[in-house]
Amino acid sequence: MGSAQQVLQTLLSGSVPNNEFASQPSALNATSASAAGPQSLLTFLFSFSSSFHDWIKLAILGAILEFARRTWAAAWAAFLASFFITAHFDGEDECYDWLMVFLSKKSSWKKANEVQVSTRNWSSSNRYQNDDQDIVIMDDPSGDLPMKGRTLSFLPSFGNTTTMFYKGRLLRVTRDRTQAAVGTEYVESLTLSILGRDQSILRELLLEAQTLHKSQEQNRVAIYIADNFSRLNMWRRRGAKARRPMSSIILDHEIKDTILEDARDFLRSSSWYADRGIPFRRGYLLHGSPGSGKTSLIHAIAGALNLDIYVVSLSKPGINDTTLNSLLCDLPSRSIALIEDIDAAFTRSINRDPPPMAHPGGLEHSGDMFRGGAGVTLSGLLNAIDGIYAQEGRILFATTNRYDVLDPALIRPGRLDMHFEFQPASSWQAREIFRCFYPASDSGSSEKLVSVEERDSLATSFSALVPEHLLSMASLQGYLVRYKTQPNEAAANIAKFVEAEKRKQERYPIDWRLGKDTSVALAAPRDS
Ligand SMILES: Nc1ncnc2c1ncn2[C@@H]1O[C@H](COP(=O)(O)OP(=O)(O)OP(=O)(O)O)[C@@H](O)[C@H]1O
Repeated sequence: MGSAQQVLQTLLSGSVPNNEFASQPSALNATSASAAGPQSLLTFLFSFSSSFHDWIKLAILGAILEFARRTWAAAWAAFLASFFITAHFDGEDECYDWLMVFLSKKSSWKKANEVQVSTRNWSSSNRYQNDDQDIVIMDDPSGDLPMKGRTLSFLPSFGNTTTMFYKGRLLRVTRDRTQAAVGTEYVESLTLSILGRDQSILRELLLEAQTLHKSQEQNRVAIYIADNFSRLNMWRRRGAKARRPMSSIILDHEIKDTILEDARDFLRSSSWYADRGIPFRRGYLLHGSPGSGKTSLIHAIAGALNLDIYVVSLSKPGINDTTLNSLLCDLPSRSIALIEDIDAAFTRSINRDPPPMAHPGGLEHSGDMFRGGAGVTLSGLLNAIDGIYAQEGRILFATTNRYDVLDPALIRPGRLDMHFEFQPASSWQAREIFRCFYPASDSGSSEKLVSVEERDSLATSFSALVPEHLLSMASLQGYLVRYKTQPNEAAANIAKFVEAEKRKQERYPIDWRLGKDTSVALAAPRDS
């Protein structure tokens, strides 16, 4: 010990034993020091040979132990692997969600020493944000921890391996979480090892998990959004919405039935398209006034056709030609792709029309149109929609409030085959939304507010006071929500509401045919 201290002191003081060199010129010093250095170090080492040998022995012993540990771990893993079928599941993959639902139903967690307790609903709501509206209560395995509106799920905790049984087979479950390469999010993964050599047991388990997940997803439409941040260019499930009945969309039957039937027919016609060499894709453009039911109709159609919706916003930072293309290529074949506000892509680069430089303040005013931000070009968007790699079998919906600014190449048949205009509420729509809000006492509804005759006569007087195509359906809905249980008051006060809305529109003129602000002509109006 004493000798080790000596060595340390000598090294720290930086002195070289031979002090004679100190008085020599510096060049000589350097040469001599370099020659003397290794020699003096060896002298030191051998002068304390017994402790040096001890250190060497310790180091070798440590290395042997570490080697033995690793070899044992590898051998054990290989041994286990030879008896188990092991499957890995990526947290971003859909089947991860199936398995989490499946595992949350297992009673084994009651006995586990370490579990993750979660109020998150794995079956239908999104994983990163709870949405009360979408919650389907899951079984509480403990049976004694009721939560207000939610129940607790017991799940595998991160970094642990839990053993349980599946159909009499030993099942080892390991759940892990690692920091994503990009961003600050964590990437989850699950590893299942089942005792046995036959893969059919794994398939059975997956099928059971999928069926369970599906049973909880019934009557729901799954929504995926483009996630170009955490793991590049992928669709991320954001949740599932209850299906919206088509009858709840109050629209001209010509619009809603035409789209629904056309889409249904399209899904049945893959061989027809193949025989004629036509790309098996269909696109619909819904344009017109804000709050007129474009998005709601798409949700209702997705529910009616049992399709999921994949939403991409072209104005989202990080979306460019490449990301858009790979996202649209990565769509499942029977799905709805929704490009909301497709006009948002009209940056300077994408619009063929020159920006309205001459207009005083024009560029400023229409800044969201011409200022950069979205990295999608027109050719990139056209390619993504119907390029050589574009996904077949998908239905594309695009919505916009600014039909007039869309490039003709974008909206030509083959890309967006059918165009539908949505207008502010007609009197007929006003009447129908009133009838929807107040189910009559003899309609079988539990809310017994008014009789059919009363309700219908109130609806007629209500709609008579709503001018044609002045108010949006969204604003009428907002008004009626204020009188949820008061149909008489709703009918009595509508005139005041209409007047207030008229005044608002006079003060802030909005013409959705031309854009948000009528003082700026964004492009030459197209005949619609
Ligand atoms: N035709 C309609 N029938 C029933 N409800 C409607 C209708 N139009 C709008 N609504 C209601 O108004 C709200 C907004 O509708 P939605 O988001 O579908 O409008 P939008 O046309 O997509 O609007 P935006 O162009 O601003 O995105 C929803 O809550 C919806 O229930």
